[in-house]
Amino acid sequence: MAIIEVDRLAKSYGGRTVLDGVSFAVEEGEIFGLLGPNGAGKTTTVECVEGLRRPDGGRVRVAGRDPATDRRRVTPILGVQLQHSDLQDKLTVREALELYGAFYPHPADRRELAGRLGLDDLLDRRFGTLSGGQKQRLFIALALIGRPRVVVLDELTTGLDPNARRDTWELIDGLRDDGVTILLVTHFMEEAQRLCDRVAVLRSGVLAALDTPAGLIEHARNATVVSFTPSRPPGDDALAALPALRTVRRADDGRLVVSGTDATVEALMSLLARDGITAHNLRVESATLDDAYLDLTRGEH
Ligand SMILES: Nc1ncnc2c1ncn2[C@@H]1O[C@H](COP(=O)(O)OP(=O)(O)OP(=O)(O)O)[C@@H](O)[C@H]1O
Repeated sequence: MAIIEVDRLAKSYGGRTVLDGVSFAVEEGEIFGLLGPNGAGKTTTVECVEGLRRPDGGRVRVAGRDPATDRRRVTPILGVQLQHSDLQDKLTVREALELYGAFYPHPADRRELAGRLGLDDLLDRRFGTLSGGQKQRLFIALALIGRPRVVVLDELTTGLDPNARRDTWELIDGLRDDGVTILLVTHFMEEAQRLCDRVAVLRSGVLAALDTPAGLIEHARNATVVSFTPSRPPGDDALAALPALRTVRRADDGRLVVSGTDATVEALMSLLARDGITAHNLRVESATLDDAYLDLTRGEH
């Protein structure tokens, strides 16, 4: 069942359209990524899901409720980590967890949550003295304190060092195991590829693509590129007949560069074996979500 429904969402600021008919549905238990260049409308979309902004057109539902008009019902099930959050400098980490926990009828165990986010040594530290990464981890903890069914994480790991980023990914994996639905805004393709079941790519306020990471990669212009120096050249006709072939290029140094999909590479290997051709210095490169994303958003910032 879809727990988040976004249907033909439209939003303008001062007459300038920033969302123009965006539709997607997030299934319960799914990790759904929202990608796109700066200014594409990601934050505006999640703010509409959170009920912080009212759409100018279209419909948003969280667990069947309108988050803008039915906040009383939506707030208890929705955890939110805002992109630009702030707390009073004098508040300690412990006080922040207690304060936010008090908003919910059945808050998470504060100690356990602090432990999971590496905050246990920081409980008595004041917010104003925390580093950027420590603040970020606290905001993630605050998003989770109410044991939400749905969590919206806007730029989850921006500002975290590589170790903290990996720890956070493990935390998200743990939430997935608990059946929590996650809407994740990110600029990190590795993060999206690692965590998301499906991703939507926004471009200038419209949906440019919606698929699994593997599905998007499959559609990258050069999904798989194989290059090698053949012991003798394979026939042009046989190469042209390879399934899902995209390009064939003979480099100046004699290397043959073939791009297509995994099926192209498998057929090429069979062709070489059949014709007794040896592939020297064979290299196979698979496209990443980064490649697919760049294809989809090329020309944008
Ligand atoms: N309150 C506002 N008033 C006017 N324009 C706004 C407002 N909030 C956002 N915008 C504009 O709407 C567009 C979409 O912004 P939004 O923050 O949703 O994009 P984004 O995809 O989240 O970008 P980023 O990756 O930079 O966070 C941008 O051009 C932005 O300048």
